Amino acid sequence: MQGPGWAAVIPVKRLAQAKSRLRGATGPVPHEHLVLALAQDTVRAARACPLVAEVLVVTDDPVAAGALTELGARVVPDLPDAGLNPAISYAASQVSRDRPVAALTADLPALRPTELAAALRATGELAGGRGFVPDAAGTGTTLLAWSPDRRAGLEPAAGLDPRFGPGSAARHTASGAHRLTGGWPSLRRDVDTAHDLAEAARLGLGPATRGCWPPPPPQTGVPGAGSACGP
Ligand SMILES: Nc1nc2c(ncn2[C@@H]2O[C@H](COP(=O)(O)OP(=O)(O)OP(=O)(O)O)[C@@H](O)[C@H]2O)c(=O)[nH]1
Ligand SMILES: C=C(OP(=O)(O)O)C(=O)O
Repeated sequence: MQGPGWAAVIPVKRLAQAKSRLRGATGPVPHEHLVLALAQDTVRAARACPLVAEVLVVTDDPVAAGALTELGARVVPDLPDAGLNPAISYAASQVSRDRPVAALTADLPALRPTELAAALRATGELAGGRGFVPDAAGTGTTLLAWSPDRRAGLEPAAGLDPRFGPGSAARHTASGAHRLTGGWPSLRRDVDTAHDLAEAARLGLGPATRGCWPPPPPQTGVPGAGSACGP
């Protein structure tokens, strides 16, 4: 790794409240298990990316905190009820000043470390040092990355300046971030709905989500029976 490696910030909402549009998608598998699996595969891929030196998960969920710590993430507590962008900014403020920092959503179960590396490398080559990767639909954001320019003297949280949420691609563009247009299908494949999950499965799921999808047939009875899905 040349220079300081990247810090990857991954926000994880409380599992019971997260991914509401996916509720019921995996039949008898508990919703929280599926949401955790998506985050586990995202964290695992970020940890495996050769350009990433540390992964910070920002969450208030104790189960997610435990499971993602086991995968090598550093857990930062959420700011109570502050919402997504303040949570990301707070985690970024815990990163050492000379590190480039990237935020990625915790719903990328097909993520390939090589695609994440390519997007981070592309950000490092940008004049402004700030870029984002649009989600598969093109309107949201899966990755926002900022590589510090020593002359600017910005703190990581200010440099990153996250504007996630519905329609975030337009807000990131309006705030001066460069829209990165590499292929990177696994990095763009966020999962909000059952259809998105099927698309991610077509690309190849990480091991945790693979245990939850496709869901076991209802007649097998017990939730999650026969699968490795869950903490
Ligand atoms: N720490 C933290 N993470 C959040 C918060 N809100 C959203 N996230 C995470 O941000 C990422 C992108 O959020 P969305 O895709 O909108 O996910 P969501 O809000 O769980 O999903 P929906 O209920 O379907 O809208 C996911 O990884 C969420 O877990 C928050 O308030 N705090
Ligand atoms: C948080 C985001 O995801 P979604 O649009 O799925 O809420 C985003 O795209 O910035």
